[in-house]
Amino acid sequence: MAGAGFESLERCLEKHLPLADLQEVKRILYGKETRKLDLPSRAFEAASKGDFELQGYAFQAVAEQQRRPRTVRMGLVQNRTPPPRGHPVVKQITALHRRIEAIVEVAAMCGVNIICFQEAWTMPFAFCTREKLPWTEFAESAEDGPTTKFCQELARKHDMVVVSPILERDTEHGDILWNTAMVISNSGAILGKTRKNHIPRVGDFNESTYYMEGNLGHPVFQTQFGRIAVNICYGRHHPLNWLMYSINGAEVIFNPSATIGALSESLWPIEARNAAIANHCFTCAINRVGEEFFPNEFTSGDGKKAHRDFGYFYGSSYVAAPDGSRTPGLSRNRDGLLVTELDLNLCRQVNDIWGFKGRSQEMEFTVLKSMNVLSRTGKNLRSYPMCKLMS
Ligand SMILES: NC(=O)NCCC(=O)O
Repeated sequence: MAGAGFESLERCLEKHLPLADLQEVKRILYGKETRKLDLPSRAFEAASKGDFELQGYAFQAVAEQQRRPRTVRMGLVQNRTPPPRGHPVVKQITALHRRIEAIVEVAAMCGVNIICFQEAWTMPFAFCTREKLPWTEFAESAEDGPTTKFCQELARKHDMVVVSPILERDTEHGDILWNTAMVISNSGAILGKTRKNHIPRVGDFNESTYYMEGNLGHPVFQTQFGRIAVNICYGRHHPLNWLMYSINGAEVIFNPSATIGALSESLWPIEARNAAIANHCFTCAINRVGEEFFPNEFTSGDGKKAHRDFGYFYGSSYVAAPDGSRTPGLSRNRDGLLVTELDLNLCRQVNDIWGFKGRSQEMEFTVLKSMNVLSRTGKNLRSYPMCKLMS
């Protein structure tokens, strides 16, 4: 399995294919070509100085007569997590705050309106170890922990909506842990939170040892720049999860993740892209980068030798559009910022062409009725979270 030596699928294709073949391959694998964004040179300079990659693309929609274009810019951030050995928890969190602060500065130069970080971005992905301390000490209050305060500052300073996935400690309710994404308005106010609702029990992703399945349904957040939802990592394997966010009104669904090459890299380009097509929305897939080593050896329960590393987090963050087009991925081996410009009008335009969403809703109605979840009048008997729109 390739590690850092294999930079990206795109670089490989570009290096080895003749131009005419490359164009056909890209047409099939990436759909309608996205336009390269003309980002400011000082943004590229700052990215180069900060040693992270910067790429920008725009998706097009057709001009309508009755609606103005609803053009917004998204920022996706992927990054390495510094090696945990020996450093106190607070020092590690602070180091990540500084790293993200620098990347968000560049996002602001690029006119980003909504930015999303990777899953559990303030910590190493230590769930493979099955050890509790010090890892559970990375959990914070979602409402007034230091990371949320830090993100509120960023949001205010840059007039940017911030989606911040963290390990949450719910001190109000029994001190339990959740895998949560905070959604912070560009005013700095907290819009709300969403919790990971499917938890992996696969390979070294021993996450059910730490936190519970989310209990907040499929909330959608009305921001100044469109309606957004967050489907955290493993949730991307569940088509009904994307569907619920979309039926609840999401125009953009973020998928902050932490996943490794041996497990999921062949699924990665398909799943978020398919979800964008099936649900007539934009999807933003974000993965962390690099290797993480832990102080104590652990086994993977597969008869193989104990080891201290998780595997290779392959980055490759990308955005997919409802018409099936997608951006190239960020690299597999560097921190990066992907800036995309979307016209949200494309969601309805594609819905009108293909019409999957009406079918899905009809289908859901039929399924719920057959499960005796709906009454004969269509009233939902289990108060299924159909339309929870937060503002
Ligand atoms: N973080 C997480 O849910 N990872 C599970 C592996 C995967 O979904 O690819």
